[in-house]
Amino acid sequence: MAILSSFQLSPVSSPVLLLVAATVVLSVLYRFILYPAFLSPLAKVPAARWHARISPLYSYYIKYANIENREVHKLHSRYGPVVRLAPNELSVNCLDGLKAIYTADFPKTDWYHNRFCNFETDNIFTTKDSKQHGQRKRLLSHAYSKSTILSSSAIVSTTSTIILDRLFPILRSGKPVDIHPLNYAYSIDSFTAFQLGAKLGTNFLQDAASRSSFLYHFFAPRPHTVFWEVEVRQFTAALLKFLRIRLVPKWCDESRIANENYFMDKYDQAAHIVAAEKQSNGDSWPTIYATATHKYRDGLASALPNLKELYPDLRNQIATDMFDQTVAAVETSGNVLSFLHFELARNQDIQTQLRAELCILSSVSSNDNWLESINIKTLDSLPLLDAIVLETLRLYPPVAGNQPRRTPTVCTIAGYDGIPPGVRVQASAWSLHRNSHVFSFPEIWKPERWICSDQELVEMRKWFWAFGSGARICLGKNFAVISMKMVVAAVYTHFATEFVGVEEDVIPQNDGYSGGPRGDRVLLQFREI
Ligand code: HEM
Repeated sequence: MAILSSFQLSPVSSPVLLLVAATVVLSVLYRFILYPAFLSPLAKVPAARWHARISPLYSYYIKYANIENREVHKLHSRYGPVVRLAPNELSVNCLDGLKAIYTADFPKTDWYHNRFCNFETDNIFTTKDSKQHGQRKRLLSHAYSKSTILSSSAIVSTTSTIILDRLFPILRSGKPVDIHPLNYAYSIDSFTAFQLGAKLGTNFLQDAASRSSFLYHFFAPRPHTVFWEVEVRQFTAALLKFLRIRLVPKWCDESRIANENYFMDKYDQAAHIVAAEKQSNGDSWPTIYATATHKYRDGLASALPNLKELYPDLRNQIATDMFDQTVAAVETSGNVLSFLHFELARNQDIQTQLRAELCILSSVSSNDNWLESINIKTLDSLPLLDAIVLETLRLYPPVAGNQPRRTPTVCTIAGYDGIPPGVRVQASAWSLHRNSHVFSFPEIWKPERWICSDQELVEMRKWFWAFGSGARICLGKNFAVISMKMVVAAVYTHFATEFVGVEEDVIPQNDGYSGGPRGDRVLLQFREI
């Protein structure tokens, strides 16, 4: 009793406690409801839902349910170019917004590290700090420049071999072909031949077992990881640490490691070739790996001494970029090619026009290895082929989802002043490419829209965002475009295609940051001409 009575409140202390409690409640109300909903500079921005002003649940929900691109696009159609998705998150869909965020090079968020870090080491894609990123990217920029790519005889010869010796025999089988996994295989084979040389490059077109294993380890974990490990990683990690509850199954980590190990073995072999300096190897020279080795090592030694502490482990530093660029090449180009084949197969008139255009190349050379003897610059400048690639990238952007950045200081975004630092801001190609004022009938695949007056072209190009923009623009875009054009030109010169699958297997495109055909299958009948 004595103990209990000592806890009873004295008449003096109870009003004080009440006052303290009221202050706490009011502060919480102010901090979490009043300020974000009505007083913050973000309060002027239309909110996706009434509760999005005070809670991130809506934003989490659309990411978790994998409906973000479509939902955000609907919101922009309804509320205009800037929408608030959460108390601290904005989506923009206008050129002013792109300029404010991407041309100004706002830093990336943890999102990239959470999703694309390999070998536990950050790479060009995941580096947050703008200065460090710029220094690192510059080391490889020349190797990927358009002039380097268009003048590389190694790219032409290795890619020709891949197409003619590995892909064509499969297409000649006479049976319907699911071209989708083959597009992934072609993309990785052609890219790694450039990166690591023809001998060390993958041969996933012919080696179906290695292909399936890689694609399984690459895609199977995704439904478990993209939300829990990327969007709410701290929460997921805390649960595991304190309560030993795994939201992401262990096999997902093992899958990532299996693919990393598969490629690390190749990188170690490439390192030997580079160490022996046998550049006379021609097609076997690991062009990108060698550039990275020399530039990163030189960067350490002299040119960029301030990078010293960033590169404690050169092997992993090179590997993380090589692996990141490989996975960047596989999924993006693979998905574009699948949608492109699908559209050409169901638009026979455009397929015929393309074939007529491609005759220009065949007349240059009619031998079996015609692809090797064509002029790659002529191939690159064919107007309809270019329009077909652009239009597929527009309607089915492989990186369709939002590209998050963080406001570094108080700033103005698309007419909204005083946006504080630390706000997640982003745009998506999915929405930008569906602006009906710029792209008439945006849901329709119309390559001819790109063959138009210069004025229209300039406007469309401003909104074309398949490769992003600003300092973080895609590093591999020149390689990607040329490698896609080569295979499309080769296939449609030699084959006619017909779609024999189920449309629902292909469209609508999967939602998410990157998205391929809905059912992961694009069934075509190839008829040799
Ligand atoms: C059709 C093919 C491709 C498309 C549509 C594409 C698209 C993109 C986009 C939109 C970004 C910016 C993403 C963001 O900031 O969230 C990006 C970045 C990047 N891409 Fe690609 N990509 C393609 C192929 C490739 C290839 C073949 C490589 C191989 C080198 C590559 C390497 C990279 C790298 C390293 C970055 C990061 C650049 C940086 O942060 O500075 N991509 N890509």
